[in-house]
Amino acid sequence: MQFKKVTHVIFDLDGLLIDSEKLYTEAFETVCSKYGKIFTWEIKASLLGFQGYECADKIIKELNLPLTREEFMTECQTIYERVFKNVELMPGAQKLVEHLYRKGVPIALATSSSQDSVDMKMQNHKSFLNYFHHCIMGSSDPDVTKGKPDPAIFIVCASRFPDKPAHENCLVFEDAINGVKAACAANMQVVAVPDPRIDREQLKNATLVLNSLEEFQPELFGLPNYD
Ligand SMILES: O=c1[nH]cc([C@@H]2O[C@H](COP(=O)(O)O)[C@@H](O)[C@H]2O)c(=O)[nH]1
Ligand SMILES: [Mg+2]
Repeated sequence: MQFKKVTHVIFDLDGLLIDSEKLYTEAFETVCSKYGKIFTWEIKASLLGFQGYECADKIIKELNLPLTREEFMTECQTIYERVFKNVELMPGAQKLVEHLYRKGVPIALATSSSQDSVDMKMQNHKSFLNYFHHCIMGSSDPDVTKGKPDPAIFIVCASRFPDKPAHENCLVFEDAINGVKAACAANMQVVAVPDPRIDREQLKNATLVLNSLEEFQPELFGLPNYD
């Protein structure tokens, strides 16, 4: 086998299982343009995987916005409440997650978002959350001391499986450069499914890079294959 066998799987949420990054982009673009600023893809790519307040701080600093962190986040929140009602699952997400669940593979979520943000984004996908043994929400969890690229979120996530798997037995799925770095720092294998605009050079430490979750072959990591 080309890759090491794993027993547990940890999924990122935004941009990986749900198509929410374009909605965050829409909100950030709208707020920035109100102040005559352009929210660029370069800034966006550097934010992927950050917690909400970290995104706010970085955007304010990069674009010199005349707003406090709280003001920026409040303006974004109004837009989120409108746009996140309609967030969709990414192609292949339902099939892969349901497959692993049905085969008894322990799976969990590790998102930088807060509990409120997850509730809002998953309001139309509540049953999808039931597949996961637990969900670590970095912005609401006191044990997650730092956002990705710090490995804290994945280390905490692994430790909350009842059988506490070794890190090398966990496989992470991520869309963000910061998430890939965090998983590597946690000594976990990581499958990257990035936005096609992301520079592949920045993902060179990923175990595997795919264009879509639909391409994933579980047996390559010793997981049960699709029937
Ligand atoms: O309160 C927030 N949560 C999450 C994000 C966004 O969500 C992503 C992190 O979530 P995840 O770890 O699930 O990818 C970030 O890339 C960022 O775009 C955000 O802006 N604000
Ligand atoms: Mg993500």
